[in-house]
Amino acid sequence: MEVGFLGLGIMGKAMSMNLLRHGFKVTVWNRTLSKSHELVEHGASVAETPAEVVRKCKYTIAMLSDPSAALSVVFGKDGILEQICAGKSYVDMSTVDADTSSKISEAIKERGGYFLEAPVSGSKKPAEDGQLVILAAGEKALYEEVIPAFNVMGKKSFYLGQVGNGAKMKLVVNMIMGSMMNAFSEGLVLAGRSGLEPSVLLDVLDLGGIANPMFRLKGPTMIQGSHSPAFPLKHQQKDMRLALALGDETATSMPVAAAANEAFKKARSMGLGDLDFSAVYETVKALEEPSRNS
Ligand SMILES: NC(=O)C1=CN([C@@H]2O[C@H](COP(=O)(O)OP(=O)(O)OC[C@H]3O[C@@H](n4cnc5c(N)ncnc54)[C@H](OP(=O)(O)O)[C@@H]3O)[C@@H](O)[C@H]2O)C=CC1
Ligand SMILES: O=CCCC(=O)O
Repeated sequence: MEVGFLGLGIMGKAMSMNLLRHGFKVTVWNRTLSKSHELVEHGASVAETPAEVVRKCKYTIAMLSDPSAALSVVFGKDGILEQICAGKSYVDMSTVDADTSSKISEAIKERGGYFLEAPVSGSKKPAEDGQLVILAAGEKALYEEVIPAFNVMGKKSFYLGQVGNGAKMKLVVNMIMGSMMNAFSEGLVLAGRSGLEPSVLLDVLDLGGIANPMFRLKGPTMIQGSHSPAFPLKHQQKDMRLALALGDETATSMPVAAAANEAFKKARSMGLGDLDFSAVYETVKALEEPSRNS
């Protein structure tokens, strides 16, 4: 199977590498050309524009940072729309909101093409290991056609119905994850300031009912103050923002998520946006330690 791949960031690079490793013929494009070099060493071809990828490949996959990037690659100069036509398909795996996905879907369908949104749960390591959870929605026939590629990139794929449902599911999941990360950060700081050993807190958490892979994976590096980016904090804040907008649309009160969003915004204002989203811990640590008498 020949596929195009747009966006070779942390996730796109790992996902396209997996496709290559499993015998797919892959043509890549990235705004910053240098990020394609390693893929080329592993057998990928490079295209100069998104339109060229679509011209060459029946199936094009994208993994881009945010709604504005997703829209510009479709609607911009040399974008997807210039070549999409009957018989061509576009699968956007970026995390965006339902409106962005619907705009893209409509434009592609108008030109006779097929569209699937397919955001993913799971981060850098699951992407490298082909263990993502894929949340697809849109053209069912296309979903079935691209299952071989999903099976290489992920451990489980869900088909969620109409376009928008994949985006919404992804935003709900990441809203929960971002809120959890804030509660976890506050707990680690609270433990330390109460004279407890944060590493012992990790052991206690891991044996109880709220044990989870995120605490297990991130806890030890957070305590060390190391936040090498697997999931960049700026993207987590984008997801909180989009999830809160979904809450506005559906009149869902989300005070916990709103507070978490504020913490991620603060972290961005401190210049931590390119670090892992666990760096929100630094914003909690940075708040002045209360005096002993207060
Ligand atoms: N990292 C993670 O753990 C996960 C991320 N996601 C989601 O996947 C998507 C990608 O994330 P990730 O790989 O971490 O992000 P990165 O920041 O590492 O990569 C972002 C990609 O988008 C490209 N891009 C950004 N702006 C534009 C633009 N205006 N036009 C064209 N290309 C653009 C970048 O190109 P360039 O190299 O030129 O900057 C790069 O290829 C995001 O939507 C994120 O929320 C989903 C699950 C997990
Ligand atoms: O969108 C990013 C999700 C990261 C994860 O699921 O660990």
